[in-house]
Amino acid sequence: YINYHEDARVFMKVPGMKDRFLIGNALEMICVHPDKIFEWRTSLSKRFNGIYRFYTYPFRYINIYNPEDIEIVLSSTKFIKKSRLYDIIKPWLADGLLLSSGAKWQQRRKILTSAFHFDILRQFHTVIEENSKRLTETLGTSGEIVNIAPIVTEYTLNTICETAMGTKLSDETSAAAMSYKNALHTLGNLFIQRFIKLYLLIEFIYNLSSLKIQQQRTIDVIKKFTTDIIDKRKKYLEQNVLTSNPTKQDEDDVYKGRKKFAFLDLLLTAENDGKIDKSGVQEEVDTFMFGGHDTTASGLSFLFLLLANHQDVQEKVYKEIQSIFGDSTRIATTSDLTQMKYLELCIKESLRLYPPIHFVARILNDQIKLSNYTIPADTECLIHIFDLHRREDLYKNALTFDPDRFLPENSVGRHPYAYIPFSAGPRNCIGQKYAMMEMKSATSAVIRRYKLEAITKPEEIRFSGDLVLRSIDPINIKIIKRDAKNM
Ligand code: HEM
Repeated sequence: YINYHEDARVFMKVPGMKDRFLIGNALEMICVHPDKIFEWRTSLSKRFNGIYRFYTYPFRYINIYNPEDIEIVLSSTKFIKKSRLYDIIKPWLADGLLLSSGAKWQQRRKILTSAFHFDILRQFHTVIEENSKRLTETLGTSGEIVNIAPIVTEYTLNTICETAMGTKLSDETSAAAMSYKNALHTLGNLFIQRFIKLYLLIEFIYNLSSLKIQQQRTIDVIKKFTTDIIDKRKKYLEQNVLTSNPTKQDEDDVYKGRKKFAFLDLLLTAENDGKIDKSGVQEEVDTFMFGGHDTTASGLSFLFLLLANHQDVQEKVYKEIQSIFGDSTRIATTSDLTQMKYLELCIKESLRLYPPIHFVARILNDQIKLSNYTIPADTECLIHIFDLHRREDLYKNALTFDPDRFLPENSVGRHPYAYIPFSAGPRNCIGQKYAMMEMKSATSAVIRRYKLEAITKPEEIRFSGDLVLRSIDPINIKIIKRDAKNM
């Protein structure tokens, strides 16, 4: 029945690995070492052509990495429900914007979209620039070899706390921030283990495992940090009166002079107005704290790796920055950032080769045709952004870092779903403009003051199969101070 009922027979027509009676492809997956899971998965994409199936009773997975099929799934308002694979992170992110669906998702998306309005981003800009300057001051001493990933993670975490959450991390909170970052990595590893050992996807088996206890302890650490941030801001606002039309501003407020509510204040006003409850605020803060810092940290780590390994490109970025600032040591304005066109091409190309969210997944709640195959309802659909972005038929010399690919004249005729680092359609990334601003600000601040030299080579990178694209090993870069006047 498992292998031969109607849905299974239809599904088996999609190309895929040889099936084993009852267990499908589970054995292949279970045998992979956690450090090799990413490599193993991408090797499957090379074996097939844009679509393949994976079957482990009771779960059916369709894997796609061609723009035509991806457009069908992502552009539809029918397939906005997230895959059951994400249930693994439900105890952490609960029903926040990333995981929720239906009316709840729609209502929250509407409320939270205004938290990333252009006016808000403009007001965040100075805070982001100040953090970028601090990043350059703490990067290291000239000639030092640094592992860039933890440094940029600290930067993006500070930035999201200070902008969206209105809380500056102090010396006393930095230990908690460190535990938070470590806990996120532990959670990522637990996610991989549960993903590989497919029997652990069955809730009651997982509940009996030691991983469950470890997961709960890790989530407790994460939530302690985010709860403290909410409480701190709540207390501040209670003392400084939160109204739905803020005109009077407090001098101590990190949002000095702001006219619109930023993320956490918006949620707390919604709570005051009875539009969201306490647990709703918590799940959104957990979601945005994670989505708002881990992704951009991954993006920046790989961008710095590429710039260090491509001196010609780095030099062009530096020249562009110099043409904007000359000898001035002033911080960048929003209009300066807009002028950094070549840097923008570099960021785009880096997000193509190293998309921080390397896959997204949906549940197909209706039968659908993909690449001329019928996919039965109730199939999990995995969209592999990493594999899509490295297709040779979409990007000539796909593994070469070439920012000019994104020049308007070189982008003519490219399928709109061939490049989706921020996903696309109704459930695209709500923070993409914020992310681009932050990445531009950090990179321009660093390149303005330092020359980066390659230690780690891109071909040495071993990726972890976590939710966010990470390197298993350090990404080492040598930093050399440029002219002292830019410091
Ligand atoms: C380079 C940085 C970033 C990348 C590559 C990225 C990528 C993505 C992708 C691919 C999705 C779709 C996920 C899915 O369908 O499962 C997504 C959704 C989301 N992102 Fe981002 N993101 C970035 C930065 C940010 C930032 C800075 C924030 C918040 C400040 C953010 C908040 C979110 C949220 C809340 C969602 C869920 C949206 C929804 O389902 O309505 N992201 N992001």
